[in-house]
Formats: sequence, structure tokens, C-alpha cells
Amino acid sequence: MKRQDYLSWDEYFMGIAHLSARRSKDPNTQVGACIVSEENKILSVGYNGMPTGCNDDDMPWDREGEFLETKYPFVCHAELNAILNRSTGSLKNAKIYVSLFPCNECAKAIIQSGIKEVIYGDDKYADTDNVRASKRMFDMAGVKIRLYKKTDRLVRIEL
Ligand SMILES: Nc1ccn([C@H]2C[C@H](O)[C@@H](COP(=O)(O)O)O2)c(=O)n1
Ligand SMILES: [Zn+2]
Repeated sequence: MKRQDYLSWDEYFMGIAHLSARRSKDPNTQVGACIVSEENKILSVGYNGMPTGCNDDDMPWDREGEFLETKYPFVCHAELNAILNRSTGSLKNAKIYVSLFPCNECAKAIIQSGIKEVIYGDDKYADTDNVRASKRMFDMAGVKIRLYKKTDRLVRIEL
């Protein structure tokens, strides 16, 4: 008889999104994303971080202060990195698993890339206009959004 306690597709892909988030150097919010084809094949992964060539140690990670002394104008979001990390082919009809609901800039990139479903883990910025704009665009563009339904499963990986 086959094993019964294998990971569901949702657990597997959201797990990969969370594992990817662990690569982030952001001291406040670590986000991971995993893009998957209609056939449940992994197309790309990403996490939030500074652009290639911008040294993590020389870039600001603050949230407040002079705009140019904060991380905000510089950091690449997990979803955008996942979209850009895709090596070949299209993302048409793909799904994106992301640990935090996409911002409006990533929502535009998600829509334009052809991704048709967003499965998100957390929505801690739901009360911001930024996320409201994302939801409006997803709705108009026919991109399905779905809150990941947490299971009680804990995965421990020895590294
Ligand atoms: N969907 C999202 C939302 C945010 N991020 C990144 C951008 C920053 O590195 C961090 C948010 O920082 P906070 O304002 O919470 O200190 O998360 C992302 O990659 N994807
Ligand atoms: Zn974003």
C-alpha cells in the first residue's frame, strides 16, 4: 500500500516558498515565491533581496528614515524575482505560491506574465491601498486568488 502521509501539492509548493524565504536577508519580512505550471511542475522560485550586484552588506535594510536610506527603493520582491528567474518559456496559465500577498507592482508583473492563480500564505498588509490595488487588478484581469489553507503538518529538515 502506498504511503498515506505524503505532502499535498499545496503543502509542497508553499513549503518551497517558505524555504526560499529563508534565503532573504531582510531583517523584518522574509518572503518566498514558487511558480508552478498547470501540470504542477516547478518553473521558478524567488525571495526578496537586493538586485544582483548590489552588495547586501552595503545596502540599507531600514524601514524608516530618509527614503534612500531605507530598503524600499532597492529591494526586489520575491514574486518579481521568481518571474525574472524563469530561465525559458512562458508563464502562461501558471500558478504562484507566495508566502505574503503580492504588492501592486508585483501584481502587475504577475498579470503581465500570464500567471492565472495566486495562492498566498499571509495577508498582513491587507489594510493598505497597495494591496487593495493588487486585488482590484487581479479581479479585473481574471487572476484567481486563494488563501493557502494551513494544515497542522510540521516539516523538519535537517541541514
Ligand atoms: N508580497 C511581498 C511583499 C513584500 N515583499 C518584500 C519587500 C520587503 O523586502 C519586505 C517588506 O518589508 P516590511 O515593509 O514588511 O518591513 O518584503 C515581497 O517580497 N513580497
Ligand atoms: Zn511586490
